[in-house]
Amino acid sequence: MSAESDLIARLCCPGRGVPPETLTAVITLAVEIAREGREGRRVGTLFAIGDCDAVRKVSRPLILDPLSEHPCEVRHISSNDVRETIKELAQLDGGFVVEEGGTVCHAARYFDTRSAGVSLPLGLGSRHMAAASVTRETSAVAVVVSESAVVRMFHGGKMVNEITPELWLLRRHGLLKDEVEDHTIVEQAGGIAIAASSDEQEA
Ligand SMILES: Nc1ncnc2c1ncn2[C@@H]1O[C@H](COP(=O)(O)OP(=O)(O)OP(=O)(O)O)[C@@H](O)[C@H]1O
Repeated sequence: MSAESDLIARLCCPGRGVPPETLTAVITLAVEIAREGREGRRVGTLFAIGDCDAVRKVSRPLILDPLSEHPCEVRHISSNDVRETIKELAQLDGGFVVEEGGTVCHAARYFDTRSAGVSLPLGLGSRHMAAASVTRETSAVAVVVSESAVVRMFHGGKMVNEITPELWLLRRHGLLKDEVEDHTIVEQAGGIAIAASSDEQEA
């Protein structure tokens, strides 16, 4: 198992609420946004996945929500129409709230940010601080697309992974052997504070 699939398995272990399929779908979309941008511009955004009721309490809409009035069945992240819509909406300020099952609930959402108790590498800005904060205040996992085309994952108020989009895609297409590790991923995975104990994983 690669360090990255190992991390996803640990973040998604029973009791944490975010199935690996949903997290993988969000990361894949995040990687596409990081690589493609939109209309010739780099685009950054933020996804908060899981624990939606709690996430709603620590966030607010920045505009009338373009997703909320649509039925759940047409808002699933596996739909190409939804993925293209998200790529378009990612140009707006704010981020997305994604329910555990993969339904995208809200777009253009501002996340209340508290710096107390979060751990963030120096040099990252307010989008990353918001991701760290929402994962400290709730049990959501956050995925950030940086305008610098890096994808970062947060949980428990900490950054837990940094994904280089090209390496992620090579792995997904089987063009990179698992033993060829992304060093950042290995370092971050080794240091994550939320790693489940083997007891928890077996539960
Ligand atoms: N609390 C927040 N909730 C949701 N979105 C936010 C929040 N704070 C900032 N953002 C979004 O992040 C954008 C970029 O902010 P900033 O440059 O400070 O973040 P950053 O972490 O450096 O991200 P990037 O690496 O993409 O530049 C803002 O224009 C806004 O759209």
